Amino acid sequence: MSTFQIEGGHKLKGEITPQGAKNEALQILCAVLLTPDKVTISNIPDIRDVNKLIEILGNLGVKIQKLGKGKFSFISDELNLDYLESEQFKKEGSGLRGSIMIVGPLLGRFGKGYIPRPGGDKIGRRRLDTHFEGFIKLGAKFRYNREERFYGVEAPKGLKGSYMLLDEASVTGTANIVMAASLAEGTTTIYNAACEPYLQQLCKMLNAMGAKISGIGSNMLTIEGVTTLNGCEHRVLPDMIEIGSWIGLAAMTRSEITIKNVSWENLGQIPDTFRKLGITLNKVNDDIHIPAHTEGYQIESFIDGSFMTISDAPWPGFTPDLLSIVLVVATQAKGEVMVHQKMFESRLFFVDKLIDMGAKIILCDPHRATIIGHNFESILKATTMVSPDIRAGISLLIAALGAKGTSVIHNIEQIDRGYENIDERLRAIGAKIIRTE
Ligand SMILES: CC(=O)N[C@H]1[C@@H](OP(=O)(O)OP(=O)(O)OC[C@H]2O[C@@H](n3ccc(=O)[nH]c3=O)[C@H](O)[C@@H]2O)O[C@H](CO)[C@@H](O)[C@@H]1O
Ligand SMILES: C=C(OP(=O)(O)O)C(=O)O
Repeated sequence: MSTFQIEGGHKLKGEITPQGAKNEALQILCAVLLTPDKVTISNIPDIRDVNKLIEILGNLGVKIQKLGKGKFSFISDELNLDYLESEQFKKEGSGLRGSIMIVGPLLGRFGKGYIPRPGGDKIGRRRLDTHFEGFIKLGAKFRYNREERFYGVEAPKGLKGSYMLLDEASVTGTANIVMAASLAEGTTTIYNAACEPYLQQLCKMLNAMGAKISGIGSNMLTIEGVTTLNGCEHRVLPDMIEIGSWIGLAAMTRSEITIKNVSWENLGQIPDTFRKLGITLNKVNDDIHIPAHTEGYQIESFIDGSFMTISDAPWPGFTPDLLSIVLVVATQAKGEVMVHQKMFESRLFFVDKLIDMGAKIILCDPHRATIIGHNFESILKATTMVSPDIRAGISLLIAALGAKGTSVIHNIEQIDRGYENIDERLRAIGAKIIRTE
C-alpha cells in the first residue's frame, strides 16, 4: 500500500493539462476487439485501470504496439478466446469495472463472451442487469455461475437487432450493447441509452469503423447492424472528471490555475455547477482560467432564496463522479449546500475523514450530506487517512492540500486508478507532495 505525504497550505500556480478520459478510454479499448484490422488510439491515459485493461487485451491475443506517449495500435486478428475460461482471466478480469465491456464486442464478433464479476470502486451496489438484459434482447443465451460469480453469454448463430428500453441509463451497459448490436443482423433501437461524451465518442469511433449508428448524443440510439467493421484512428477526449478535480483544487487552495485544452463543448453542466459554489471560471480559448479566490467564494441560493442542492443525474445531468469534489470544495465556501448523491449508496461515507479535519458536515443519510462552509475562517487540520475510492481519494488529497500541516493518505493505489502521475503533475504547480512505496 503506497502513501502520499502532503504538506498543506501552499498556494499553487501554473498550468495543468488534463489526461485522456479514463471512462472513454476503457470503452474505446474494448472496441478494438470488434475488428481484425488495425486500430490506432491516442491520448490514452497512463493509469492503473487502463493499463490493466490493455494487459487483458494482450492476454486475449491482441497485438499491441506502443507508438508514443499515450498512443497505441491494436490488431485483434488472432484472438485466444480460451483465455476467457482461464483462472488467470477470472483474476485479471475482476480487477476493474471497465473489463465488463469486452463482453459486447466478443459476443457480437465471435458469438460468446464471458466475464467474472468486475471490480471498480466499492461505492454501493453495482449491478449488471442492464448489460445482460440487453444481450438477451439481442438473442443471446445468458448464464450466471453464482458460486464463481462468473457471467456468460452465447449466441452461436449470431445476434438479431431488436428494440429495447433500458431499465436504467447505464454508461458501461449502453456501451456494451451498442458494440454487440453493431455486428447484429438488422436494426437495434436502444431507448433510455446513456449519452455521456464517453458514449458519443465510442459511437463516433464505431461509425468511423463502418458501423451505422444514429441518434448520437441523445437517449435513443439506432444501430443498423453490419457484417464487419474495419480499422480506424481515434483520439480520446480530455478527462472531464480530472478537469472538475482541478477546478476544485484551485478553489480550495485559492490558487490561480489554468487548465489547458479542456474541450469546453464536452463539459456539460460541470462549469456551471462549480459556478453555483461561487467559483469564477473564465473561458480562454479552449482553456479554463481560475483566478486566485483570495476573498473566498460564496455558494448561490436558488432564485426563490431556498437552499442550494447539488445532485447527480445521468448525462446531460451532473456526473456523480464529481460530487465528492463538490463536497470538499464546499467545506471552505461561504454558505451552505446539500450534496445529494442519488446513484451510489456508499460514496459519501468518506465525509467522516473531512469531519475529523474540522469540516462542518452533517451526513443526513447515505445519499445526502449538508455542508456548512467555513469561508476560510477556520482552516482544516492535517490528518492521516486511507483513500476508500478513487474520487473520495482525490477529494481527500485536495482537502489535505488546503489544510494546515502535513497529512498522510494511505492506499493511494485508488487514486492511481484514475489520475496519471498525479504527484509529479501537482509538484509542477507548486504542491508539496511526496510518494512513498
Ligand atoms: C468505467 C465507467 O465508465 N464507470 C462509470 C460508469 O459506471 P457504470 O457504467 O458501472 O455505472 P452505471 O451507469 O451502470 O450506474 C451507476 C449506478 O447508478 C445507478 N443509476 C444509473 C443510471 C440511472 O439512470 N439511475 C441510476 O440510479 C445504477 O443503479 C448504478 O448503481 O458510470 C457511472 C455513473 O455515471 C460512473 O460513476 C462511473 O465512473
Ligand atoms: C466510479 C468510478 O470508476 P469505476 O466505474 O471504474 O469504478 C469513477 O471513475 O469515479
